[in-house]
Amino acid sequence: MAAEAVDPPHRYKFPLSKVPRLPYDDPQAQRLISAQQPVVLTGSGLVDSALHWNLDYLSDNMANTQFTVYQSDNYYFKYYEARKIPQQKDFVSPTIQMQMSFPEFVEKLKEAQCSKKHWLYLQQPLTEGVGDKIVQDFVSFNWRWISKQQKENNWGPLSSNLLLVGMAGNITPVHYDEQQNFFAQLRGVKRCLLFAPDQFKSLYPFPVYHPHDRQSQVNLENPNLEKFPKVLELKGFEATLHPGDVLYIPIYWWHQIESLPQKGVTISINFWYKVRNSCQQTVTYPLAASQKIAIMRNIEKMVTDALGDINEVAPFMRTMVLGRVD
Ligand SMILES: C[C@@H](CC(=O)O)C(=O)C(=O)O
Ligand SMILES: [Zn+2]
Repeated sequence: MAAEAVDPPHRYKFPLSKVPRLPYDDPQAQRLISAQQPVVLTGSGLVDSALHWNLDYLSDNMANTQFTVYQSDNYYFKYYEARKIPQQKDFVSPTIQMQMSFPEFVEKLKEAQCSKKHWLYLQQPLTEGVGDKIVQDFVSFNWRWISKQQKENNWGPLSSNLLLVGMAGNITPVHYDEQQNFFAQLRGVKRCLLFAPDQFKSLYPFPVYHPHDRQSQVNLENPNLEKFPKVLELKGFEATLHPGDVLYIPIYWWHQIESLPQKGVTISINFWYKVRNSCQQTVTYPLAASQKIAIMRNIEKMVTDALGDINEVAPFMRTMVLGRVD
């Protein structure tokens, strides 16, 4: 039987180097994690106890839990903070957020795969209320290894494990998170693009008070180069994740994650860790780009609170900067 014609992975307008791929116990892998550099770890066994998860198994063992499912008219799932919508009068939610059982999700998934009219993405923190078999699989994760990572790198507490079940072709557009992330792939194949925090200028993030805070305004597949010309200066990394792979996504690193087309439904679980509050960390100069992002965020929040009107923030910041351009 002829192999399925698989679309070549999308070619972007900027260079992409490969994220290093190393055995999880390789000292070089440890050095990259300590240096807050991305790395794909193989052989960690982190989620081996869940590599058998598929739609049927999850339907059978999560039947009584309600899940958050996003629906999109295209294959993009740009995250938005609902609590910030009232401040942004003209905001239009790019996805519809629904609640449903896992069996209902599987049914809607099958319909969407046939109709090709919309896409679905289940995204739900794994908490109590799941079936006993899921709990057994969960407690059998390689917690010894990941807790050692958390301790050795002085990370804060585990904040959540997000279960992600996506359709082939889904894309979570480029954004950064304020947490350390071990991203584990269970089923299907995901292509991840990553950009260092110092690429901030080329990714044009939304304002902090915007519902799309932490998201880039740029569509990387079809960038508006008039509005966002520095996209052409982007230098990125890419990694392809197969079941069992774990990608370390450092805090403040930009990332775009795609469920490869024609590779079927994807299942992933992330491990998000808060950072310890900065008073416990010694500050060394020159500041890292990630530290400068934290400073920029705090300044934008202070100015927004002080002005009391989000429409005054941009003119205020422009006045402040233009008065000092060298
Ligand atoms: C939700 C995930 C993206 C994806 O898997 O679609 C992500 O951005 C993260 O784990 O930080
Ligand atoms: Zn993310």
